Amino acid sequence: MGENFLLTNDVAETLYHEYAKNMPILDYHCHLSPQEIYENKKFKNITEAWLYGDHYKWRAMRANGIEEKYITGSASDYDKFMAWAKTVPMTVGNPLYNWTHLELRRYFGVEEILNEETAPSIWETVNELLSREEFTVRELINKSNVEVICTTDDPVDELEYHQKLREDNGFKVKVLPSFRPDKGLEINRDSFVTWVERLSIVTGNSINSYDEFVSSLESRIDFFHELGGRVSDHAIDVMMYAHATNNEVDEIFKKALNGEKVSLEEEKQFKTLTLIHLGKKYASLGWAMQFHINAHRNNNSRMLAELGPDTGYDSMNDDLIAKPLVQLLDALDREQGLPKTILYSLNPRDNHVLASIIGSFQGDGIRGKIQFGTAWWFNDQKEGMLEQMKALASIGLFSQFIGMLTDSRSFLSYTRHEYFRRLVCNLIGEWVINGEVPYDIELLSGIVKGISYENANEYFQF
Ligand SMILES: O=C(O)[C@@H](O)[C@H](O)[C@H](O)C(=O)CO
Repeated sequence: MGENFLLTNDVAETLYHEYAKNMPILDYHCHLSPQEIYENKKFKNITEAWLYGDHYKWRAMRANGIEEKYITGSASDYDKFMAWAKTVPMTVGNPLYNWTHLELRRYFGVEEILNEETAPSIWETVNELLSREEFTVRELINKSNVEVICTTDDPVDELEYHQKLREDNGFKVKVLPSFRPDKGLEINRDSFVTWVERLSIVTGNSINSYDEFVSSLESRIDFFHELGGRVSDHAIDVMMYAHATNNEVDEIFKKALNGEKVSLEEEKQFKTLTLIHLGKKYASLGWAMQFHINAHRNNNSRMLAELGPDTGYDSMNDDLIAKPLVQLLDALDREQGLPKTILYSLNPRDNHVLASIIGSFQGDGIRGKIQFGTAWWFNDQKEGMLEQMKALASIGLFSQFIGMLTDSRSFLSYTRHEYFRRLVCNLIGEWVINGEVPYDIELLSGIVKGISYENANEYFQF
């Protein structure tokens, strides 16, 4: 993992070291806590920074036979760190191995391999550094050359800390809310009615009809916009489409408000029309809309009951997505309401499907208006990233790609952008070495800078 880590030719080395490496980071999708940023949290140790919320590591530890006590349970932070150190050598081939050592090197200057033998000294070294003021979360963000962070926020969230951060002139990084209305779309969840009641409270609106529901959601989008929000995000685990009129969905909505479950067809109609209303609102404000499709969440019901969601028990789904996705995008486009859109599927089998679909809806003079989003979750590793980039390059325009995001809950994950940029530069370098692409350094450096930062900066207009 020296300076030319992942770079296998001199073109790649030039592109990375001279053009990609020092570009700022726009992290347009992550799960960091705005409160921890505002309060400028200082981690008490590397276990809190690394293991308190990272279900990627939790999955690896479970697969390595570590007892849950040492993962999310009652063990001491030191014992949890030792359990992780025991697991790391076993992650060879998984990006966790590279990310772990990139983070140790880039943030803490530790170049040793982490294992049970080196763990005690690394524990001491890293924790001493974390105790210093220059290792608070704001300093970790500044050290990573981050310009913008888009957190993931519920529409009913008061965005207290985003407001406080806007007023805090001591921190130059923009921390912006992303509108994640999943709980308002899941009409058959037991929590739906309570969520609608919360929406009514935060908007001050009575919500007794579908129209009132939609206008309340739109008022929250305006609120997010006032605080700099320019991105929405939807976990669309099952891509669905069913045409319906407002009157038809009004009846479905009122049925749900009365505590009744709606049919699958009615759920599809409600979700379809609501996404159309939201998409049109996003478009009117110049926002980008993200669809995270085909996740299979909370597979282990026993552990869901014990630990809750986002704890490492999810997987890829294998539903067919093309037809309903195209129907939804077309419905929005027909009404001139299709916003800038970023499409991700958790199943790489969909890579070429998405790379081809985006070409059906480009336009309005917006470069890369419709994006095939970067390799997501189980796919944000070398093979997954390369497969996504090759599919996009083969069918769409790689040059218009808005590139990487961390999608992380850890303040140490910004090295994923370095990992990604190295792969981008090496891929282009290989094309040059193979004679597929001219060694036009002006052209290629422009593409590298675009994918690393400039495309996203132009796309989002934060
Ligand atoms: O945004 C999502 O739903 C997923 O990214 C999910 O949060 C997952 O836990 C994750 O962070 C994958 O990187």
